[in-house]
Amino acid sequence: MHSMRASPSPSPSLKLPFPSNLASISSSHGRRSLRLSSSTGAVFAQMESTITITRPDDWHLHLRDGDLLQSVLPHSAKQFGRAIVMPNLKPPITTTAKALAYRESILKALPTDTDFSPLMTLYLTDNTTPEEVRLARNSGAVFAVKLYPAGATTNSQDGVTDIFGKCLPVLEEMVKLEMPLLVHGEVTDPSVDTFDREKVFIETILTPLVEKLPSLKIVMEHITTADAVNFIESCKTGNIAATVTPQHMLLNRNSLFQGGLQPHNYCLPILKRETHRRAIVEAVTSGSTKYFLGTDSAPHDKKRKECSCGCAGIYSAPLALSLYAKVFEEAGALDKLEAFTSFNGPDFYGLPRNTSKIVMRKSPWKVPETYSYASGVIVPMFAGETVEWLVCEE
Ligand SMILES: NC(=O)N[C@@H](CC(=O)O)C(=O)O
Ligand SMILES: [Zn+2]
Ligand SMILES: [Zn+2]
Repeated sequence: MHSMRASPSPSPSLKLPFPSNLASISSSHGRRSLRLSSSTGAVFAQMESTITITRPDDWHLHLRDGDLLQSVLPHSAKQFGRAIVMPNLKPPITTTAKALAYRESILKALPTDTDFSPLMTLYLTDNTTPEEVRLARNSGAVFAVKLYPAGATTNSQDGVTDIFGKCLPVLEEMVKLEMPLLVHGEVTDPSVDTFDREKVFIETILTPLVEKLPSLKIVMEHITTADAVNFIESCKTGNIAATVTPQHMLLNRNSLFQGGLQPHNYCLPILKRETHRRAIVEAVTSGSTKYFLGTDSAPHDKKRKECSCGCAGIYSAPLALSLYAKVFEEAGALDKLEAFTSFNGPDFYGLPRNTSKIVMRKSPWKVPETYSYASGVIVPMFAGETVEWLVCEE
């Protein structure tokens, strides 16, 4: 097995600075320790600079296949209990049989010391049948159907061209099966400005879809705009939720051009302006149960990112949890982190929450410049930069 080697290796520092926004809280012994009670009633301890939370799941992950799968999988499997595995392989995972075969290849590539579970998805096309979706549900291994508007993103060319014209029977079946539809929410009309594609999708596809099928479970994946937040908030029925990536909470569109073109910050939907980033952070750290962790970690070989027509996708799996902790810490909302990482997702999907825990410590470490795999290298998000939180007991 090719496991992914970091180069240079992370260098945990011995310094353990205390989170600045919590510095005013100290016990009668003058030691910085506190117990925080999350909004759902679960209690976790924060002693010195550590956080113990229920093991998180990743509700939007690209594991790829072949060499890349072998190398990226351990990063997710070490930290997360489960992941919703995206089906946009080449060729895409359009049938239950393909999903089961893909699941087997993931299980084969898993390190022996984890009980990580891949939750499979079906790639919706114009030709997907209700029978196929029933088969998927009955398999017990497929947990959602993914809508890629044809041409919207990486490997979406076989996606849906006309959801209302072609997919209604399938969607009606999904309502009956309580099978969630996961949505890449961007229109593909080339006349629509790239930065407006999510907003226009909400207006022209998502809103009419919810009107037509009000009880369909929908996850709007990787939301990027205040418009998406407003849409999610406006849905009062509990069957519409959203995943949020670290990049859309930490970066705005300036990061695409800082000091020159930055291909490793290029993902879809594209980063938006600061006002949108703030709206997302505010919604997610408010404690609403409608948002949950979905890294959209999307590895591409360095050569395919740094070229004249680079791929969209940011590789964040090794550091995503550190980044989410940073966002919640900076918002003064560390007590709400656990619900976002570990409760809201399984609750939405109707799955049990994980029972094991992970421990994160304030222990700055340097993100490797690259991770190597059998056929090349991958440049992670924030390559070469220092992040503060370290997942230390996995
Ligand atoms: N997010 C991305 O920029 N890329 C994803 C596809 C996707 O999730 O849209 C990928 O598969 O590379
Ligand atoms: Zn997408
Ligand atoms: Zn994705």
